[in-house]
Amino acid sequence: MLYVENLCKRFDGTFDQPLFELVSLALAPGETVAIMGESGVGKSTLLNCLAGLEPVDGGRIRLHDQDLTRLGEDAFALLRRRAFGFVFQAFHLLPHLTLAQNVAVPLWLLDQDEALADRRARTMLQQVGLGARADDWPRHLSGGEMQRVAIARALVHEPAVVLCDEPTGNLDPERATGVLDLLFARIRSAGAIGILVTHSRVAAARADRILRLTRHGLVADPSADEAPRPVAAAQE
Ligand SMILES: Nc1ncnc2c1ncn2[C@@H]1O[C@H](COP(=O)(O)OP(=O)(O)OP(=O)(O)O)[C@@H](O)[C@H]1O
Repeated sequence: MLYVENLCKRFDGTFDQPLFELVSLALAPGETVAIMGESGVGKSTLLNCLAGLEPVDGGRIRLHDQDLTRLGEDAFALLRRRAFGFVFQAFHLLPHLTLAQNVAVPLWLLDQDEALADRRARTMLQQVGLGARADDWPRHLSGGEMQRVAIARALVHEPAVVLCDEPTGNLDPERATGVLDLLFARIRSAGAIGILVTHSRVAAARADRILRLTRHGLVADPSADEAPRPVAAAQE
């Protein structure tokens, strides 16, 4: 389980006014949540806080009974490599590595045997429909294909939590739909916890729950039952 309890974040120069406070959330393995909210409310910052990339100013984050907010920077960095996967709007593939090597990077960082890492990376690429391209280069891929590789990379080390920040923001609606289906299918079949930050109602509707981040916490999204708009129109 991932428990987030009364998380509070301030940045210097904000006159002690928190960016957000009282952010609480509980997620079981295999569960997914979409977090929406106004631009600048702190959605990306919240993901960074959950992954230990930003310090928090109050509250707790517990993952499998471990209090992450008590971990030092080095210990959190180790845990991040093991327990977190990331999918960003910009795909962040390394251009000088093949697709299989890109997907294997999280395993290399965990000191996994190179041959085993290669096998696991190729299996993951098959699962995202790019098995035949394993030895190809990122520059030969479309945006949607690059994001498929990023999804494979995010899941290859079987993380407990997958954090996704506007993963289809750079894709046209048709590609976005395929990538979203794949992302949620892979997160669920891996039994991972998925947290998606997005402005797209179509993307958010794929998650089990939609929450809205406000300055005073996460609230149920009042318009969650509305018919979704097309991806392109829903994105800012
Ligand atoms: N390191 C930092 N120092 C000071 N302020 C910061 C820092 N990082 C982010 N901010 C501010 O915190 C606020 C929240 O930013 P964040 O990117 O988390 O918002 P968001 O909800 O994800 O926005 P968007 O939907 O536009 O992507 C913004 O006003 C931003 O300028």
